[in-house]
Amino acid sequence: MSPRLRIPPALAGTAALVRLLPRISRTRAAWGLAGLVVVSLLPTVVAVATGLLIGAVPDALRDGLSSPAGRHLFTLLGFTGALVVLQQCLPPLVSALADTLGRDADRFLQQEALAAVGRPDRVDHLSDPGVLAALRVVRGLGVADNGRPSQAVAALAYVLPAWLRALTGAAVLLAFHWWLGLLWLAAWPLAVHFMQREYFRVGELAFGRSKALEEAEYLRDLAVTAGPAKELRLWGLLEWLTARFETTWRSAMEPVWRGRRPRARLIAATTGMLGAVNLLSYGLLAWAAAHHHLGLAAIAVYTQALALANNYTAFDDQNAQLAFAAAAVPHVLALGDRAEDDPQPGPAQPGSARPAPPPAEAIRYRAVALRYPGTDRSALRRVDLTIPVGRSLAIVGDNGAGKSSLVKLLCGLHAPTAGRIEVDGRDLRDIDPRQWRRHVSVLFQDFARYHLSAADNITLGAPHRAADRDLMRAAADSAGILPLIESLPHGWDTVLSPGYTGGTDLSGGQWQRVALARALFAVQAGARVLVLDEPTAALDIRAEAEIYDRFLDLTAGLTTVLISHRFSTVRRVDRIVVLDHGEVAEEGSHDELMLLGGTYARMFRIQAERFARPESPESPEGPDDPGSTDSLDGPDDPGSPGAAPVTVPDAVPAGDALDAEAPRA
Ligand SMILES: Nc1ncnc2c1ncn2[C@@H]1O[C@H](COP(=O)(O)OP(=O)(O)OP(=O)(O)O)[C@@H](O)[C@H]1O
Repeated sequence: MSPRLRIPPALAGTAALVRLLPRISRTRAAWGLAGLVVVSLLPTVVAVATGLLIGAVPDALRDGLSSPAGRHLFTLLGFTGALVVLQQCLPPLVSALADTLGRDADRFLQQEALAAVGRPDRVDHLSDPGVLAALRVVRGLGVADNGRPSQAVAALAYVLPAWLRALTGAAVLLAFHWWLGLLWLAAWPLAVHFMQREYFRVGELAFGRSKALEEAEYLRDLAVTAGPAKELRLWGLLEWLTARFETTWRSAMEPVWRGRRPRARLIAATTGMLGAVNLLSYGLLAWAAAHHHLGLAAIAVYTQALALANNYTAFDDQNAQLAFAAAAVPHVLALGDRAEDDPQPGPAQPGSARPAPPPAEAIRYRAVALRYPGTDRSALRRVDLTIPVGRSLAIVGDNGAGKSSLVKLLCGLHAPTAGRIEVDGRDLRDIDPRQWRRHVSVLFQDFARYHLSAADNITLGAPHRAADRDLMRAAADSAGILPLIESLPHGWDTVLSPGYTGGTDLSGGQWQRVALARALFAVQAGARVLVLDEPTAALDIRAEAEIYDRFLDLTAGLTTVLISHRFSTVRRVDRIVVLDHGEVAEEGSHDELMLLGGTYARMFRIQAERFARPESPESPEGPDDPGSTDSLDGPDDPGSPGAAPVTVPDAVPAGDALDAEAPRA
């Protein structure tokens, strides 16, 4: 095996950046490189030409300007003049090209990051600190010490010519004294190496601290974000926030600042070394001139070569910027590897995914356990559960019992850390997740609020059917949001964000209906498994009753998993599972669980009693309500737009009378 050239870590970022540029645009990178080389070499060529020009003056003056020596002088003069003009014009062009390439690099890395982070089927990598740190760089944190990759490209366009210029200057000095040339050829690269290593070290320190810096930035942004701005004013938190920002930022930056201190010593040592080499060089030049060992032209050339050799920038901001900003490039490029799903535990082999027909028989959890990455607590311990196809299952339990985790596993967003989920006897891990998800529609508890049009917000549930406007309207109608959308200023095209011209925000409950419509749109587009995680948590009691009243219609023929704290609805499903600390504590129909007299029966009765108390604020009917089955609809009711009269026979369950109702067949 041939040994590969090992790039020192300090230069790995710059090397990765240089390798990246042709991937972005071969043509621009080639022009940029050619421009840089010419810009770098020009000063040396000008120096030599100027030396020759000076050297040609005495002969031309002696023989006359029309003599061959005079014509030679004019030729040299024209040549040097042209070079000087080129020296003025080329650098701005090269730096404009570098700016464009830099912007391209930012965009390219953002696309790479987006693809890398979006590619894995699961979402575990989104809590990986390394992935998050690289993503923060891609987003270009304002308070971080790491620059954007575009800054590294701009710095490279400045630093690289300076390095090359100095190298050519040193190469010219070889002709004066070969060992002096070699000394220069070694001295500056050493200085650059040490300084780049130092900047890189501090850059890495800042990269590692970006989590803390992000916290500082989060605090800063709180003050200027609409949501928290209300509470900040109400509770007079601005002062507190400013002080907290200051402390967090300082504590995040302190190690970085401390890390910079050794730099002063390094700079002193390197400049000392370079000072000695300079002293020696100028001394030798003066001695050679004094003893007539050098002609006028040679003295002019070597003096300029020395000036160029000194141009070997190592200590300025551009060098620091290059190291800081380029240091992040390998991290971003490695996102793809880092974000890959971990090999899945258990018997299933990665890469063995097979097509997924819709489930036909049952979904089974077999001794399923889950521990989220980076935690040492099990969200699910050992869950055994069967969900027959075409039936409904409700999951109830205390906060943190593991209900949402159960459905996240069903969606393949995480893999069980032990046990397996089977679909018609096939391990879910063996099934192509993208195909499987076509069969599953979910309303998550923390559903997304897309700052897109109302139409997009609903059709994103099944983008391949986005053009089907009837389907979209039907989904909105089922979720009870159709009249509201049609009354928006731009109807379906209204952007659901007040930040856009003509856009609007919705109330929490209206947003929830939009999210429900999205889930129902996916169902109408063909999904056969419907998961509803607290689908009515933000709805008023009337809207909730309306949705639940239609629950059986909405879920007819589907395999439905419902997570809810509303027992009036939970009781309607075929089977109910009580989760407790990540384990199935009870399982059965409503009647069976009531007969059992355990946790479910206790929770059910507590809620029934609270609803039944006429003075209870949770009673939809209020203190004067005579019974539990009154109609809640009314002609002016904005909460139930266009819906049929809604009754809530189960919203006020009370004791044994409710137990007598038959569960859904
Ligand atoms: N992404 C995550 N990373 C780490 N721990 C998590 C994550 N999501 C949930 N947990 C933890 O897993 C446990 C179960 O959470 P889960 O959301 O499944 O509970 P839940 O029963 O749905 O609760 P709730 O009724 O409050 O919605 C909790 O202890 C929670 O802190």
